[in-house]
Amino acid sequence: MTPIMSELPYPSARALQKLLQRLALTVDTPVLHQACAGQDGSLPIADWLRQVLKQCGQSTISPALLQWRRFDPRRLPGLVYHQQQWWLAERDAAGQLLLTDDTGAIHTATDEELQDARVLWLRIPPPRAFDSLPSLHGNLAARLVWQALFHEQGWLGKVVIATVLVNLLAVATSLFAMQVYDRVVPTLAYATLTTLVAGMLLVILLDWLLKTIRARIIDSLACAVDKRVSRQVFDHLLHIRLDALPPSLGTLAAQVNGLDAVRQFFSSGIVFALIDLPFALFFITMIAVIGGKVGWVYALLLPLALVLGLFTQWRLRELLRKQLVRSNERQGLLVDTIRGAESIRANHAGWRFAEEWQDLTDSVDAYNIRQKAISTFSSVTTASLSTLAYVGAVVVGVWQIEAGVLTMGGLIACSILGGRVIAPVAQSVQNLVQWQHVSQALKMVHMVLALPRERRPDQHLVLPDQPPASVTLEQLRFAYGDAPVRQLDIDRLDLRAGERVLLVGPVGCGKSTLLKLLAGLYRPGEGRIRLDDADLWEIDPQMLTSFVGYLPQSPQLFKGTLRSNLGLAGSGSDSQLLSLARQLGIDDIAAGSPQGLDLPISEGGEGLSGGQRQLVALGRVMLARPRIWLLDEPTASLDNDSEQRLWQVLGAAVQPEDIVLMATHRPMMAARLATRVLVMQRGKIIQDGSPGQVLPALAARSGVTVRHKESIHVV
Ligand SMILES: Nc1ncnc2c1ncn2[C@@H]1O[C@H](COP(=O)(O)OP(=O)(O)OP(=O)(O)O)[C@@H](O)[C@H]1O
Repeated sequence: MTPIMSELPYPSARALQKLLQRLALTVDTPVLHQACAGQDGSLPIADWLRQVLKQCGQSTISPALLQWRRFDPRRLPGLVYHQQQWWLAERDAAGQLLLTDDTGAIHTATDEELQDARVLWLRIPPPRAFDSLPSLHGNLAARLVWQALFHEQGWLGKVVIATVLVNLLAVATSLFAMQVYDRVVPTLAYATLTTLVAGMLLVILLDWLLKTIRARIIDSLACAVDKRVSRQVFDHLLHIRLDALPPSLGTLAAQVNGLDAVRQFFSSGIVFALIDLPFALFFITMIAVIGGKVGWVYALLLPLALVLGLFTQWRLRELLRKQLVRSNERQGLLVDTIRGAESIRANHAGWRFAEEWQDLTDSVDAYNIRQKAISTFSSVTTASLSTLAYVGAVVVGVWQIEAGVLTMGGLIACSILGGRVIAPVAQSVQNLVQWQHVSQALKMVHMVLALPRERRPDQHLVLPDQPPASVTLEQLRFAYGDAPVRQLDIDRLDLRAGERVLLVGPVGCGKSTLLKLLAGLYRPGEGRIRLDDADLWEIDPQMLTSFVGYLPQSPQLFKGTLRSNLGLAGSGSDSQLLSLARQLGIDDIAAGSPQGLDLPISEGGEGLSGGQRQLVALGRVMLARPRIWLLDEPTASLDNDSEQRLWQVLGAAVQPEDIVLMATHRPMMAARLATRVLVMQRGKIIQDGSPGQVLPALAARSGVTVRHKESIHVV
């Protein structure tokens, strides 16, 4: 192994103390100073710091030294070595990068300035929160929402108090009506009326205030929950094991979009209706107190509405689930159709897609009509029941008046209070429909959250101090999904520092799959991949990406500019970008546009040719300066001149100790760079040797006459 960063001095105890303070880790200051002073000066920085932290009682923290250009800035704070000294690096609330030196002086910096800096970062074991609950029992999405709700402090008490007060104030309105009818109207007591009206004005004002405050609290809660939940779901999406992704990505996107239903649920008035529902019982009690038997009429309404609600829920559940599945499929088809528009038109296959679309739309509509019919039946029935209850209450009220236990004002007060029972009950059917939407959406999001992550959240990850000098594959077996055949079956393969390996073999033999496994994108079903002594899947993904550079066979460009696509991970100063663009010939693309490197790129890289996209993607890998280069058909879309230039540029960019593995169907020019050739067939390595041994034999087997090395073209 080559020590890469041993030339850096150790950070001072003060700088370390500041970092630990920012991370809310408490250590004893004299112990820290003593530990810093007493350590062996020959240790690599990360080892030195590990020893220091151990002496301070923080043995679970793992330090790592990384290059800034491969560092995920969300992991700040950290210590940065820049301009010959250590700084505490952190971001302020506005996202500005702040560097603090030992004296406490604060400077601002940009990512670009720190391109060549090193960052010393402390990995703290993850807390045992949601992430550390790998159990898949229950609905993960619901659990996430629930936890997000209660992560926000103090709202519940305020909402409950506001709700209780709002409902108590509603009683005041009915009492006002009772007093007016019983006392003011018979005697025309205007003084009493004035007092009552003044009281009512106060009540109205209070009611308005409480409702506004309650709505604000719920709105900001909905916002916070949405932010937290969608961030966690998106984060999960970014870390799902790629080999576990479902085949239809459009459907997956639609499943994630189900979060919208959850947000709408919180931001609509349903939450208030739900909060108000228990108060129906309180109002029935009040009616019973004022109107005696009138209370029974409303008490009967509740169980009837409950039965109706349960019936609606039962009928809707399955229907909505099927509807959602079909509508997600429709969304998937839409995405596929737009993405594959060229192929669809070129093959005149539009009719096939149109038919499928129509089928899906028909079934979504059919479910929709049935769902509407059920909910309309329920809401109309509840409305009729409510009117019936009102009529019943008036009739019973008349008997009560006749019996002398109720006054006219009391009856009016009862009917006002009855309205407070009926409104939430009538509303509840609509709410149940909404709730079914939300619960189905949560199930869909749960399916996404249940997909396995590339690393377990509570996994203890290795942070190697130095880039690997070897890659070893042992008993490696891999199959896609439930495929009965293995796409990879390699007993052993060793790649050593300095090797330039060509990977050749027929179409579908497993070259890309092998590169993806080595890049840590797919996880082997059996066996291990080791970088030096560490298992690839035990290494912190950020460290892994700083060691391994991978160029996919079909590189993806994203909406933005040529510059943002080149420096996808934020790596690379302007001068580095320009020099790289010049070397690769990307500057020709920029030169053709007045915007230069700011040339806009549309979604999916539209606006660039296939070869240009490949060059830009290779530029990304070169900017990252990895130790292990995994290149999948880097020249597949290039003409001869561009290919020749690319191999030259690559030859110059690769460091002597780097390991390069290139899959190609055109080994002729790549052979100049290569020191070793691996031939694959049906997932196995069937030949392994120097280019001089393997390529001529391969060319002879495939019926190509070899005159010059350049004429070898393996098919
Ligand atoms: N996402 C996938 N799901 C299922 N099977 C797959 C998937 N990707 C590839 N395969 C199968 O795995 C096998 C190896 O594919 P791979 O892409 O690794 O081949 P390759 O050697 O790179 O081919 P090519 O030279 O065409 O790029 C093929 O049989 C292919 O059908």
